[in-house]
Amino acid sequence: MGNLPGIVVMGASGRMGQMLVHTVLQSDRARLVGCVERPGHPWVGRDVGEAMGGAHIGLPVTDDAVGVIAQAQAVIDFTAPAATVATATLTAQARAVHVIGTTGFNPEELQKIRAAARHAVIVRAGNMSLGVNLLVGLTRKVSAVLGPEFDIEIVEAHHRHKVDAPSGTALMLGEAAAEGRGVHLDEVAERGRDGITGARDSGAIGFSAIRGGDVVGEHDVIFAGAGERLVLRHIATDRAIFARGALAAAIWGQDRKPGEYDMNDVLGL
Ligand SMILES: NC(=O)C1=CN([C@@H]2O[C@H](COP(=O)(O)OP(=O)(O)OC[C@H]3O[C@@H](n4cnc5c(N)ncnc54)[C@H](O)[C@@H]3O)[C@@H](O)[C@H]2O)C=CC1
Ligand SMILES: O=C(O)C1=N[C@H](C(=O)O)C[C@H](O)C1
Repeated sequence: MGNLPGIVVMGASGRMGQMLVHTVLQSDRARLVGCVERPGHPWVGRDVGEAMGGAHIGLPVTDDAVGVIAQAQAVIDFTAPAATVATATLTAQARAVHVIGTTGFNPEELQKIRAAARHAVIVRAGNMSLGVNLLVGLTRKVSAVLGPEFDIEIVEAHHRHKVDAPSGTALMLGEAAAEGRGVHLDEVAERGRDGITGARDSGAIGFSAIRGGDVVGEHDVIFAGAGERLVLRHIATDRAIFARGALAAAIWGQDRKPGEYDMNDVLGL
């Protein structure tokens, strides 16, 4: 038991945090050594099992990230961009694997994560599920085969609490579509259409975001041509798919060389 990698879950009270706590507790390949919440959060100081509405497990939620990360082999982090950037510095100092599921980073934040990856293993992906990572490869392939006479549109739907758009997954799919065409996404992305937008640019990759209710996560990549339309779709119905992927990444990352990896590396895609 002592040889199993010790995992810290950041943002333990969150939608993903709670799913991660369950997933690590149920695993026979890892042990839960810490649960972190932001200072002032009502869960801080409470037993995590009880806070989640279950039995006492003897592990209090803490806001002392430094203290618990020092005892961990991996940190799984589905929180918010600023929090994740701060955690990247701590995991780099502790030489722990940092699995980052957080989305919505700006370029400066991504640069800081890249810098931290010089000292520790970071696995970062906007979507940790097997299905979406397969879909990314399919999107790249279809985009490479179909010419610019097929318009690419990415439509995503998420629950009402999601704060970033387009989703991290939509951006992964957009990047794959752009790679397939040999262009940079930044140069062709069309986001947030409203009003008299003018006709669609040939070669554009469009994004639309739907927010509502409790949708876990749905993504369509539409290739719309004259007289036919191809739609690649992933529907997530259970957040467990993301948590399983994240735990697999934490275990995979043990004893790897420092660097920034993604789920293609973990899944061998
Ligand atoms: N890559 C993937 O497969 C997936 C990524 N996500 C991403 O994960 C992130 C979180 O999503 P949800 O769980 O739905 O959000 P949430 O809002 O339910 O949970 C976030 C948690 O992080 C905590 N937090 C914020 N700052 C913190 C800090 N400094 N230290 C410790 N905890 C802190 C919050 O208190 C909250 O409990 C989002 O960016 C979302 O897009 C979500 C699902 C799958
Ligand atoms: O916030 C979410 O919930 C999700 N976020 C990720 C994203 O931004 O793509 C992954 C998944 O779709 C759920």
